[in-house]
Amino acid sequence: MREMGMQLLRGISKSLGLEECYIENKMKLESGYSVFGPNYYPALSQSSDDKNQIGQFPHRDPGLLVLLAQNVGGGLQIEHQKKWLNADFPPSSIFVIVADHIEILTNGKYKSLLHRVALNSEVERMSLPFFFGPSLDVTVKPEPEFVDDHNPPSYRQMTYKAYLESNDHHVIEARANLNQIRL
Ligand SMILES: O=C(O)CCC(=O)C(=O)O
Ligand SMILES: [Fe+2]
Repeated sequence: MREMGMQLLRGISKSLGLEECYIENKMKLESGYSVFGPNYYPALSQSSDDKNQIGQFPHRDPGLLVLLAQNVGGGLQIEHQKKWLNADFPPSSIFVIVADHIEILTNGKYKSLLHRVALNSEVERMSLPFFFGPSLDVTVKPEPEFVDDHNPPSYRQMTYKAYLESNDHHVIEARANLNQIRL
């Protein structure tokens, strides 16, 4: 998973006209903080009669990329042009989500993907996201390559650790909110 994330970040660096190792160097990925955060969603028929049940409310994920595997297809929805689209990817594949810290470091050039999970399946579903993030001590901010007179910084700087801890109970978790640091 780590190697896949690293290759994708090299591609993203190149797509921005930067050297291949740009993101991995800035984010100190040799000591990057990455975690698996497994999810279990019951089948609709087992839970209640409500046909619009939510597995996860709309959110964005912290970190650079999330590499998502699942045991059955159906459930993940992504926002595109103000509409919710089903992300129907087969269990044999990995779905890649661009996360908050790519948006912060590129000053909004890449956008963190808004997504949610619906319980729309007849069968239970498990998903396994791999949250691929910077080193905890890295201060992530819009980098100079993405800031100029027409594009002032859109986000406050913060260490990745502080970002993950910015919740009610001040412990590291993957539920931080990009809106808290928008300028
Ligand atoms: O279960 C899914 O398809 C997505 C999970 C997710 O968005 C998350 O755990 O942050
Ligand atoms: Fe997520």
